[in-house]
Amino acid sequence: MSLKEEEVDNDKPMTFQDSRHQIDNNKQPDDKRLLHFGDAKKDMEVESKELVLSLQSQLTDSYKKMQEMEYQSNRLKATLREKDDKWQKSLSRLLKGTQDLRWAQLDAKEEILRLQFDWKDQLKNFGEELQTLVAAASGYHKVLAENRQLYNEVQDLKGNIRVYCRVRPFLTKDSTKQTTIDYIGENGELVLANPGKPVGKDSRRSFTFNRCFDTKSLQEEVFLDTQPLIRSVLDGFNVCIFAYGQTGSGKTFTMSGPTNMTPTNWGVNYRALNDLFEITQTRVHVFRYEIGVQMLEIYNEQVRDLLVTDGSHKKLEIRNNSQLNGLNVPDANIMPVTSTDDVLELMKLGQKNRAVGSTSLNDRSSRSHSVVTVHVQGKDLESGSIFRGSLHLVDLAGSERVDKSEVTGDRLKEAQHINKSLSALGDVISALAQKNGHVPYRNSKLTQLLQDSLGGQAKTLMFVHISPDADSFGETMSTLKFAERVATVELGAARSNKESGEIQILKDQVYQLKEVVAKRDAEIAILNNTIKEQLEKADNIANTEKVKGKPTNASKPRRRTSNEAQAQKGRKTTTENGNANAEVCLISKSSIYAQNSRR
Ligand SMILES: Nc1ncnc2c1ncn2[C@@H]1O[C@H](COP(=O)(O)OP(=O)(O)OP(=O)(O)O)[C@@H](O)[C@H]1O
Repeated sequence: MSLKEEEVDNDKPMTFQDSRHQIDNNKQPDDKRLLHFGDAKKDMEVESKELVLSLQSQLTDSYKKMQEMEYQSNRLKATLREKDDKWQKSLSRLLKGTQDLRWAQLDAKEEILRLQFDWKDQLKNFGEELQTLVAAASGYHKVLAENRQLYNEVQDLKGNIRVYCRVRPFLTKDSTKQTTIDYIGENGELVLANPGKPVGKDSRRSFTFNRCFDTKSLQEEVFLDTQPLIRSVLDGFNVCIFAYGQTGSGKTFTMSGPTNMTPTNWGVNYRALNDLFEITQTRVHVFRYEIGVQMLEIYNEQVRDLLVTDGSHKKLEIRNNSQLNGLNVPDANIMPVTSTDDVLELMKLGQKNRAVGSTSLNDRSSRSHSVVTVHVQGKDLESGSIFRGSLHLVDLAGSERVDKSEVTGDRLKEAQHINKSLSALGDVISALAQKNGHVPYRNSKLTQLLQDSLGGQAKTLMFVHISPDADSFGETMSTLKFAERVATVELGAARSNKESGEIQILKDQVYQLKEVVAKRDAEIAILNNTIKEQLEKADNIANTEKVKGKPTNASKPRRRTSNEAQAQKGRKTTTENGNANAEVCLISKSSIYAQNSRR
């Protein structure tokens, strides 16, 4: 190290080697050495002291540092210990939690097992109870069905008009509306709620009919309940099913089906005919049946044939059918049908004819009554007995009372006719319900047409249709009240139009004899006229001779010849049998069924 460097480093504490080095460097000749030895020694001592001091200071610093470090280390240890404690604690808590969880899991498992066991037990009991209930329910339904059958038999015996009520579901456009139907029971109970009076005496009104179909009832269900009635047509009974209710309440839906028809939503008309065809097939070896269909419309009090193919609008007359083989409207076409396809074709033709003169079919259907009549003639192949049954399927015009001030022109006329015919129906029902001697059938074409079904020995069923809509409450109430009145009407026990083979043969002979007699009567009438003319001629000649003064044979009182006497007698017979010609007419009409069937 250079001196300069040494000087620069003076501040640094001198090490032992530095001092040795200095000593070595300071080595001088002996005399000088001795001289300076003491100084050097002193210096060295100073240096040593300084060195010691410096070392001591370093030592003190180191010690301090060491203490500092020890302190830091202790603090670190303490923190670590603290953390360790905390960790230990959370670990033990975690362990405890896990342990608890495990216990809870075990408990839960045990509980689940116990519950499973209990459930199994309960399920078993429930199953057993359910089986008992199912058995009871099937018994209940059986009893219910038996009750209904018995009730129907009683009805048959009493001859009450049966009334089935059907509630139309809300249409999609008004599905959020409030309903007026509070309750529908299994035994035909229906409770109507008054939306204007939610509480109080008049808030509810209950009705009971033979059956009530709720909004979910299917076409098939509705038909099944009607089927036995319809089938009795094949045994020679007259059956009438009519659909009553305000416009849009579902009459056409029940009787025919919706517009987009498929076999699943076919109405009563199609199902009835289909069923009749099926049964005739199963009885083919025992009976021979002929089925014919008429389709009529009563519009503005005029009866129209809906099965015309030439577009004619002939006005038809309704007759008393006692001598017309069950034909109320003998001039209307009767189309023979043997299959459902035939029926579908006819219905299409009928609908097409019904739509004539109307802007929309639905308009027209609301404003006219349509009547599909199924005529069935059966022959018992063994005994030769003949049955004649007819089934009227009537879709009435909407029953709402139209306020006359609201409509004018054609609509007013239509409304008046609908009101007239429906109130005539109401009057007939009232007269029948009160067992009046006089029943005013002749007040409308509708009641005239249904006379046999309403007053004869027919089986009659009315489907009363209602809408659940709160806006229709008034109409619904009056419809149900009308239906309630209809249900009280007793028609007397239904009777089959069955004639034994012998009676039928005798009747045929009587018809033939009557025809012969009628022919003879006509011939005699002609003869009488001829004789009368000749007698008058002879009298004239005699008178002329008398005037001339010649006595003639003619002036003497003349004895009548046997021919003249016969002619006179013939004249009398014709007068006595005043209706003879009319009878000829009726008798020839009696074969119209056969003629039409052949057509
Ligand atoms: N039970 C039902 N289920 C489903 N839709 C129905 C039901 N009854 C009626 N409808 C529907 O309600 C609407 C009105 O029914 P429908 O035409 O049968 O009434 P209506 O009483 O015959 O009317 P109108 O007096 O005008 O002839 C139709 O769209 C029909 O499809």
